[in-house]
Amino acid sequence: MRLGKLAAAAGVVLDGDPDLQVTGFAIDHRKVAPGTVFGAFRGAAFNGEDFIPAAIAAGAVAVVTRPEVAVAGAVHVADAEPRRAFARLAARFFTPVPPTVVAVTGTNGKTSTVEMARQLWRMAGERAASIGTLGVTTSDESISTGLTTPDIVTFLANMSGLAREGVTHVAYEASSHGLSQYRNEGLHVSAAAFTNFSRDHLDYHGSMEEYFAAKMRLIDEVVADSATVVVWADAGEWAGLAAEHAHKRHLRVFTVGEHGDDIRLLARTPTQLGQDLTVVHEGAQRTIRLPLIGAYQAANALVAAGLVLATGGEAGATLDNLSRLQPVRGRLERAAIAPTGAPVYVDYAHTADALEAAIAALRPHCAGRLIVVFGAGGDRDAGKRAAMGEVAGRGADAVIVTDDNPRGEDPAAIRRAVLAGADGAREIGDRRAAIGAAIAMAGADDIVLVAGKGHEQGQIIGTGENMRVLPFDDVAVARECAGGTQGGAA
Ligand SMILES: CC(=O)N[C@H]1[C@@H](OP(=O)(O)OP(=O)(O)OC[C@H]2O[C@@H](n3ccc(=O)[nH]c3=O)[C@H](O)[C@@H]2O)O[C@H](CO)[C@@H](O)[C@@H]1O[C@H](C)C(=O)N[C@@H](C)C(=O)N[C@H](CCC(=O)O)C(=O)O
Ligand SMILES: Nc1ncnc2c1ncn2[C@@H]1O[C@H](COP(=O)(O)OP(=O)(O)OP(=O)(O)O)[C@@H](O)[C@H]1O
Ligand SMILES: N[C@H](CCC[C@H](N)C(=O)O)C(=O)O
Ligand SMILES: [Mg+2]
Repeated sequence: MRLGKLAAAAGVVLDGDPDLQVTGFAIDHRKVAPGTVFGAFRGAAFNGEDFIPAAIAAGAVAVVTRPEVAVAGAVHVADAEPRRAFARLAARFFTPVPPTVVAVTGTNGKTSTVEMARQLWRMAGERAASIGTLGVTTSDESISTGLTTPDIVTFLANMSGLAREGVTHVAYEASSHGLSQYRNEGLHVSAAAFTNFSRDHLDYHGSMEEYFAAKMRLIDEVVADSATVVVWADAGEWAGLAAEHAHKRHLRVFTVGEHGDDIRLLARTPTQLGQDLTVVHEGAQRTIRLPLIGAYQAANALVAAGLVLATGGEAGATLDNLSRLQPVRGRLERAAIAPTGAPVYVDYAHTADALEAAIAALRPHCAGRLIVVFGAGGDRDAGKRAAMGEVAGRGADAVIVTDDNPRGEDPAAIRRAVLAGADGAREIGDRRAAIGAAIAMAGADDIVLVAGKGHEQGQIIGTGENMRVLPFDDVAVARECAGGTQGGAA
């Protein structure tokens, strides 16, 4: 493909040879081959601009970078927002793309919602995929990417790879990091969803305002002019603010929840293995037998249905299909049954809000004590730690604070910060021992919740060159500690 054609289609100003042949895109100089367009960006750990000469030596034909940066020996595509310009150019290169693409943002519930949208599309007979923390999930395989939002080149290459395999519908997770680094841009996004907003990632974003603004880029800039924005209307003031962002662009707003206009949740009744939801859509009332427990899973399922309806799904079938949703890996997953009969649940709650939601989800199913095991990640927002301790202390009957990816920090110091909020909690640093202790103390009527790692497969210890990932899987460890009894689907 010729550079001039890509630039014209992307609306990017080109001051250089338009006839240059482009063979690929890279943001890491080590991935540059002859004919590559190199994106040189300033990052958190490195300045990509330092690698421009090396990229050109490796064959880069053009470099997308800030106007004031020197580029010798290749076309300089100059833009004050080089990550965005690069995304736009690359999006013209990685074609075809699936015709229906939707994105989900919010502090919690992104992974669950994209996965549920994928399942609903699939039940409707579409070739569908989801992209997010669990990797790229198609009907028959799941490939892990390691990050919620892969880098922009991987993201676009994945999208076009899926389209070539015949996938027509994709739901992707738009994390705040991904949005602020333009890691998922350039596609025609037909609908977006906003799930909720609470404290997380302030180590990166600095303040709640900046964190929210990063999320709002999805609505302000990423979605198409014709897009619908699905808003979980029960997310307090943040829901109203998200809707305002959509109104500013004259986008259609589709609200879901007890305060929702498009899918109104009238009642939610927990049943033994799930819950009954009474909803009203377009004047018709219906009851959905959702096979998943917890208010938060109901919220995610209804938002997912909203995305499917917003992109042309048939209402009756879509709402009926909610009763056939499969559990999402590591989200209130029933991992094991303790020898006494107490179920052990694994959940990915790693914010105070999420921990509160996970505890609330299990409470109606618990006749005895709710025992919670959790920790907090190192080199991540430290301000959420005491708040997580507080929520657990208040909501659970017994709390064990343990380690969860200490990374470059002292694990004991992280535990102390969590324990500061949790009166009477026990401290067991070793995660396996902590899970074992919780299971050993669980009586027949009790429930054990192991929170924070969900689907994760390792414990991350150390940082930089000293980083090691020790294999660790909460579900597998819970099963081992419980004596190998499986929990089955929740
Ligand atoms: C802080 C952060 O988000 N960093 C991400 C970001 O890195 P960066 O742009 O700051 O990159 P950098 O490492 O400083 O390097 C700058 C530039 O120089 C280039 N470079 C660098 C070294 C070199 O030898 N050659 C070279 O060309 C790099 O490719 C890059 O373009 O972009 C990279 C790829 O696009 C990511 O891999 C990297 O994620 C790091 C590993 C990370 O841990 N990110 C976490 C915090 C994250 O993003 N998490 C969210 C989930 C949050 C949630 O859902 O709760 C996610 O979306 O995954
Ligand atoms: N709608 C919701 N409201 C409150 N808490 C939720 C909601 N959905 C999920 N959670 C909690 O957040 C955890 C993570 O859910 P999920 O993986 O779907 O979110 P995410 O937004 O993708 O998270 P991440 O930012 O880490 O990628 C769940 O295990 C649960 O504890
Ligand atoms: N996507 C989240 C995952 C956190 C999960 C938890 N296990 C931790 O390591 O803090 C993050 O990067 O903050
Ligand atoms: Mg996620």
